[in-house]
Amino acid sequence: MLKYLSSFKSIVVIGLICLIPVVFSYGLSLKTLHASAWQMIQIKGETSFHLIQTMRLWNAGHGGVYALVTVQTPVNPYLNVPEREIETPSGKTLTVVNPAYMTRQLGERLKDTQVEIHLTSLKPLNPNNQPDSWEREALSSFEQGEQKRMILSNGVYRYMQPLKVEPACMECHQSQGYQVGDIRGGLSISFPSDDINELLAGLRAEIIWAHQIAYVLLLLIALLVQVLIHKLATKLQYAKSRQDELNTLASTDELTQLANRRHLLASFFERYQTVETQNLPFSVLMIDIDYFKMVNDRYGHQMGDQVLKRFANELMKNLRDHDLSGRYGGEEFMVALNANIALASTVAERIRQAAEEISFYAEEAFTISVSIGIAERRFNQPKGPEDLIRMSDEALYQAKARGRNRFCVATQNGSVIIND
Ligand SMILES: Nc1nc2c(ncn2[C@@H]2O[C@H](COP(=O)(O)OP(=O)(O)OP(=O)(O)O)[C@@H](O)[C@H]2O)c(=O)[nH]1
Repeated sequence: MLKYLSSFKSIVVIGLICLIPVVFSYGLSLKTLHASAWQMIQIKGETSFHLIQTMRLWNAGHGGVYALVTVQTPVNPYLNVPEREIETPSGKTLTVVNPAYMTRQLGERLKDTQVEIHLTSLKPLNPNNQPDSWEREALSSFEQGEQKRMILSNGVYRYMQPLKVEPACMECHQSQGYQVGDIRGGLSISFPSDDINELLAGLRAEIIWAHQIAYVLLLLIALLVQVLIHKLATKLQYAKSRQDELNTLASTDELTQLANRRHLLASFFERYQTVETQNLPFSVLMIDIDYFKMVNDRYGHQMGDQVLKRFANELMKNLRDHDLSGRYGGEEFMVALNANIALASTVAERIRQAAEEISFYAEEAFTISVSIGIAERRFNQPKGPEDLIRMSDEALYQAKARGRNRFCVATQNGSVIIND
């Protein structure tokens, strides 16, 4: 499998790409976890507050309740109500426990459970009910309309809500000018963060674990996809190169490696359309190796093949990339140029000279020559591409007839201009 993964670098890149969604999801999960934790704290605080507040209202609804005066429940010196203490017929002293006193007592009891409740106010009657700095700030904001406050401080979650005057409170506090709905203070509840932190740590560990597994799975899938893509790309590349090979084979002459007749003519007809539309000069050079049969007869067919190959090679050297060329048949070659008669004649002469300069050796040294016929579209005004080829072929015939190793140009009336 590894051979399909192009490089170590690509594996690293895939690894990093897979990391992006996993890290994103991990961050999102942690954010949701912390939001849920704060919601839990809020529910815990709200529930506790609601329970205490219900007890306080029960107490207020009874106008306070009497309890036996003991060391734990002394007479409340800050409570100024008639019959604050009463004697039972058996001689026991009872004292009024109002909601505030009851809340303080509940707070004392809860201390063992590490939960603390603190009744406080910005103007407390009892100096023990002074707010700390966080409570003071919360109380001030309650007066501005805030409904609750939470904080995690020194390993303790704190929750606070304002205490509003309820109709049940009015029986005792009407004389003090209290109004229903007034904020007279607040109740802060503190509970240790350990249990929630423990729960969070457990959930966090599970999230990490799940994301590690997700990352490994994602990485494996991505690597598998990469392998499949690589395999597919290799197959496509192979198919394409095979197709290119077949196209080249289908369009190339095996011996000379020039375009074969079919491909040459197809390109020629296409180019003819373009030059005709744009009315550009366009010349055809029909080239034939002179006395080629003699080469075959004297030096053998293989030598003949060598001659064709080397001439084709020289021909290519004397043409530009844009020029069309190919093997028209046997020892005949065709060239098409975007050139007028003058330029086409220069090229023909260059080719003629180049052919002359090739030296061959069989049993003896020998050279070859070529004859060339030229026809030009604007000059000869053919009826079409086939007609232009016919005209160049006729000029070639004339070049042969006039002694070979020369080029002839077709004229409009069919006769030829000869370069002597
Ligand atoms: N070696 C070899 N010979 C070929 C090939 N194709 C055609 N020929 C030969 O080329 C020769 C062409 O001879 P001719 O048509 O008589 O022309 P020529 O001998 O060149 O005479 P002119 O054209 O009149 O100068 C024939 O003998 C063909 O067999 C080829 O691919 N290889």
